[in-house]
Amino acid sequence: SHSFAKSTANTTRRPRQLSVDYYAKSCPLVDQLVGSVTSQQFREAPVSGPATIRLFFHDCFVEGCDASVLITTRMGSKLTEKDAEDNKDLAVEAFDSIKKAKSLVESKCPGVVSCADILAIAARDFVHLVGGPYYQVKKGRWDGKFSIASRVHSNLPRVNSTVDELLQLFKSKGLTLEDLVVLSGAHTIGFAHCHHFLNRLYNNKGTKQPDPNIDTRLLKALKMSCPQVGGNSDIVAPFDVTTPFSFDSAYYGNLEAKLGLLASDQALFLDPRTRPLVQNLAKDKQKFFQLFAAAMDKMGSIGVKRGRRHGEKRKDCSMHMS
Ligand code: HEM
Ligand SMILES: [Ca+2]
Ligand SMILES: [Ca+2]
Repeated sequence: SHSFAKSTANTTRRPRQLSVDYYAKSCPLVDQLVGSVTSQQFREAPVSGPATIRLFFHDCFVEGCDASVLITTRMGSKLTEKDAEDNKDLAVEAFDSIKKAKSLVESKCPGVVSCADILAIAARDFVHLVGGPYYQVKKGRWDGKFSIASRVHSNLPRVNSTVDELLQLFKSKGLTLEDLVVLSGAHTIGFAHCHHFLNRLYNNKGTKQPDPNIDTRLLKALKMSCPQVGGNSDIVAPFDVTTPFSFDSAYYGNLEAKLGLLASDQALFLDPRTRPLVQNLAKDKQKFFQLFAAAMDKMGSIGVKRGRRHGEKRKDCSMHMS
């Protein structure tokens, strides 16, 4: 019957189980250990917050949440994910945070906690440190044995992806339309380099005109920071022009006012399928926080590996074992 078919599909596709108390016996203080590093790192280098949240997203979307994004290319070997074009802007502070957390955890519980779990915990800590929700992180991920630069591009969204393409990509990861809108809310903090939105300012879709869906004052300001040619490639603009350093629902209100930075942000308001949710989240921060916590949990269980057949437990997060 229909319901039978549905339930078997569910059992075969159920992600390997993670649990909040996975390290209860082997490393009961893992959350506190990571927490002491993330809070110090946040005081010393606040950019670690947005950078680590983005690092977690880029890990989970490519080969699942398995710390594949942390592997560095060895001399004479093929490029790893970290060196793929789409990962060039991942800030070094994010990698530093994980490295420091891993070394503290290794000193107390050697060989026990995966880099993938440390990244998931650190991302949660930073969401909370920047003013977002606190939620329990389920653990039990193993680290991946592969990290291949050429696997990155097709598994990440592009700044000019259509809503259809975004929905399709998210669906391929087991995520819904709601997850797409809610997780994009991470852009309530952080910054983007000019090249990601330059076309919107000067030559939208080959028209030689700016994107009509940018507020004129924002357009003017962005053009000042980001000249069409010869600009400084280090210049960045805030995703959320109102509160770039705090985790709130201003991102969604901005979209209603044509203040989105990337085409993919603004598209969530322009598309009639996603607009109602944008409007709801704009006026309900509690709802945003609740849905964001749930969506991070869901994203954190993409492609999870368990056991030696498919995974490893690294000592140094940047190097495979053996
Ligand atoms: C939906 C499609 C998405 C696209 C096209 C996209 C694209 C981008 C781009 C181009 C940047 C700027 C990088 C730079 O110039 O340094 C960025 C930054 C960022 N992204 Fe996304 N992103 C998406 C979804 C997400 C999701 C789902 C998350 C996390 C849940 C996320 C978290 C972040 C954060 C926190 C930053 C700021 C990083 C920083 O300031 O260091 N993004 N994103
Ligand atoms: Ca990965
Ligand atoms: Ca904000």
